[in-house]
Amino acid sequence: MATFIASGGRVWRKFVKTFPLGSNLSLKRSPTSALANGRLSSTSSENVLVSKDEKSGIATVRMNNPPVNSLNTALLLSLRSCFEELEKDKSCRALILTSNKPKVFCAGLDILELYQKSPDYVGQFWEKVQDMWLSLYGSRLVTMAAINGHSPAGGCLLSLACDYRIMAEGNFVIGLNETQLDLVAPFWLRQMMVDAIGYRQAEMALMVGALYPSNKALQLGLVDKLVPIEDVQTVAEEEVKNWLKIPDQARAITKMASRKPLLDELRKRKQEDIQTFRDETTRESVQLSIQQYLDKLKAKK
Ligand SMILES: CCCCC/C=C/C(=O)SCCNC(=O)CCNC(=O)[C@H](O)C(C)(C)COP(=O)(O)OP(=O)(O)OC[C@H]1O[C@@H](n2cnc3c(N)ncnc32)[C@H](O)[C@@H]1OP(=O)(O)O
Repeated sequence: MATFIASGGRVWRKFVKTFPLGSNLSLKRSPTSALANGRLSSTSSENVLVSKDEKSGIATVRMNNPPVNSLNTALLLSLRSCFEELEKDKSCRALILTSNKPKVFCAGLDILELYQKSPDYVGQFWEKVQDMWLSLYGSRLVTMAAINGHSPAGGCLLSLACDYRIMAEGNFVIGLNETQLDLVAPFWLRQMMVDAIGYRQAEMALMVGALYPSNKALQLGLVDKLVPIEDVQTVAEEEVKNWLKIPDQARAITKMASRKPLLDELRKRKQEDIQTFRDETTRESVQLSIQQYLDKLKAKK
């Protein structure tokens, strides 16, 4: 496996052992960032690009699933595997989650994974969503969402699972619009929304499936900071460095103390949650709503 070491703008390739990210591994030079001033190791699967600054222990995970980073089975598996590998890597202290394609952070679940599929398929798909969430929400690392574009539904889920959210200013939206597709957000997703913006605002937002422009999202507390899109990554790196001034152990134990109840609740009710999702999503009326939503997306052009 190769590592890229960047120094003074030059990049050398050398072969060392790094973590595997699934079988479909291809290596690409990592995008330039402030981290390139340190020792930068980089590896990637096709749909997730990972680079890690060895000096600071900060990893950047870039979703790379064109055209809109929709969360299909392959991306969910790669993200989970990547989060788990970084979790195991003792030298890793923080993770920045972003999109390799600015303007869309993540378009949410891949709607095609929910359309005209068997109940078993849908149930297995939902378990992959649950497992990916468990690994990110329950991470010991500092997790920072660098939201460099739209972040509806599952994109908002990813962002909420992180410790801090930095979003691009401008005409980008974030929120939980599930009801617009005739879908019902599960208890653990609803709870993260309540924890971020408070009960009343979350209740309203969830009922009407609201998508907020980034300035309204900041006002509600759905995101923590707004910056120009070209600065999202740099500001995320600066913010992470501030968080890393706090001793890891105390920070991680405190984080786990507040997240354990929700993590445990999902672990306990995993099968029930899968069954609810499977039964709801495969209902005929919901399938019709999904079809209409897909048609609307296509008709946009
Ligand atoms: C039951 C509880 C579940 C709770 C958890 C979460 C649920 C979900 O996540 S459901 C998914 C909800 N997602 C959305 O509503 C977003 C839909 N997409 C958009 O609004 C836009 O695509 C955009 C704002 C994210 C980006 O806009 P733009 O850059 O203009 O790109 P296009 O709309 O032209 O899309 C390009 C291409 O991608 C297809 N597509 C978009 N989103 C999805 C998706 N989520 N799943 C599958 N496919 C998607 C879109 O149809 C276009 O396809 P083509 O026409 O074939 O090019």
